[in-house]
Amino acid sequence: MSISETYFPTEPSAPEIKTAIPGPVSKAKLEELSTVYDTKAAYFVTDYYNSIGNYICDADGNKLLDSYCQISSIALGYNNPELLKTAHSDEMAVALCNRPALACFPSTDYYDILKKGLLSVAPKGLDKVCTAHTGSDANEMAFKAALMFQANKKRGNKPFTEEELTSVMENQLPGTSDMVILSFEKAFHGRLFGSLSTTRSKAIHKLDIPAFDWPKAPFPALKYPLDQFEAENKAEEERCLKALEETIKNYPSKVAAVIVEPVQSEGGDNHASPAFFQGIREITKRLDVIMIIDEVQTGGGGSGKMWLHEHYDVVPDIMTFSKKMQNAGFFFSEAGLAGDQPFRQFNTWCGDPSKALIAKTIIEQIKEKDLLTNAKETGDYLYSKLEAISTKYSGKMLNLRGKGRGFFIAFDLPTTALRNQLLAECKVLGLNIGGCGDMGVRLRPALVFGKKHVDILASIVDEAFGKI
Ligand SMILES: O=C(O)CCC(=O)C(=O)O
Ligand SMILES: NCCCC(=O)O
Repeated sequence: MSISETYFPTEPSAPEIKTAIPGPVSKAKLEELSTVYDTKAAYFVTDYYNSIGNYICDADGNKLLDSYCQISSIALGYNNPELLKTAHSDEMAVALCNRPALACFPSTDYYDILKKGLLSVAPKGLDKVCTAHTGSDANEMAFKAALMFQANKKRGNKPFTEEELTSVMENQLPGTSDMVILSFEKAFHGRLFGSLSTTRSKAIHKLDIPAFDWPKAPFPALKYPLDQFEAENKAEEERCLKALEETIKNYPSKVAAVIVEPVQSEGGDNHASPAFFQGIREITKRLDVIMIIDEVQTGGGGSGKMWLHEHYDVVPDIMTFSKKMQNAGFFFSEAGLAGDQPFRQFNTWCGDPSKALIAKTIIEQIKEKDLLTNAKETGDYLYSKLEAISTKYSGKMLNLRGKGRGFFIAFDLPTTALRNQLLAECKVLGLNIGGCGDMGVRLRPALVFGKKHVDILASIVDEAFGKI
């Protein structure tokens, strides 16, 4: 029996499309909702009661195979029975009805929940965790951790001066900081005030919002197929690493941390080689800069490893997570990254035990059902199917990438208009699929996606290319 059959005996065997998408019920509900809630980004209204496994069901009863999964956030498929069991447990009821201010009043079972859950999959070298609320929040907490750590080091771990204590209340130096966080071109690290300054994927995310004047470095633009452009790609990565090093060295103030996604996702599914990430690690170590790896989108097993950077043999100082884990936060190495005093890295909730319980169940299921192997093997199969389609539509399906990276597969179309047309055609044929960057199509199925789902996806993508 396949993994999806074990979990979801009633999962549809194929997409079922009865109406246009959005259909009449979706449209009516969107109109109603739009009177009180912004619906401008809505594709359709979802019936989460009837969505099951790898199929998302809309308000009109259309059932689409889902390879987008709430922007890469559904790990175990819709209405997974093991998650429902956790949802109905006594532990969950207590966690939900008594939401704690965790840093002040941690619960009797929080250590166990973290130990058996998130910490059991902590990446190599990072054995402590700080829990947060969203990916942006996790990244901003990681920035604060790095900034406070570097500032403490600079003042020799001495107490704050009177001048620091007074100037900070006026938002002035030296109590505030002129240290900076460096990110890469086309990066996406979130939309809050600090994280947005490190996000560089699309102008629309950033317009009208005050920003920190923080530095950036170029991210490699690799050419595909990789085996035909080895020398060019190596030179491109070296160019980017050189620019990174020069920026850190020449920037007028101290670069406290560099943040990087192991695959730039929202910015276009831009991949780089292990050597590039090893190069960042070498430079940041040598120049005393904290390295933060943002696994918000890439983490949680979709790459065939729990964390995508494990493909690169790199140990950062901090790694952030959210999305598929359903619980956000960051893992870290140095105890000093937790802050030197209480109430510095702090908010009322500091996480949420109900989310930590869900993360624990997701992790237990990943282990029990060996879902990393499924992502690796099914991902390889998916890549081979798409490779055949890219040969058939060689002028239209470009830059197929993500070989050996499980489900983290993407390709481009020649224009944004054609890309959008392809996404729309796929929906009409029963496949929910996502775009990224200007011309990219990204695949982000759940970890329970199997070969039979790949066959359906490939035949829909093939047919959709035939129509555009
Ligand atoms: O656009 C957003 O805020 C969420 C995005 C995200 O992580 C993505 O689209 O990859
Ligand atoms: N970053 C936006 C993701 C939403 C979408 O394009 O589907």
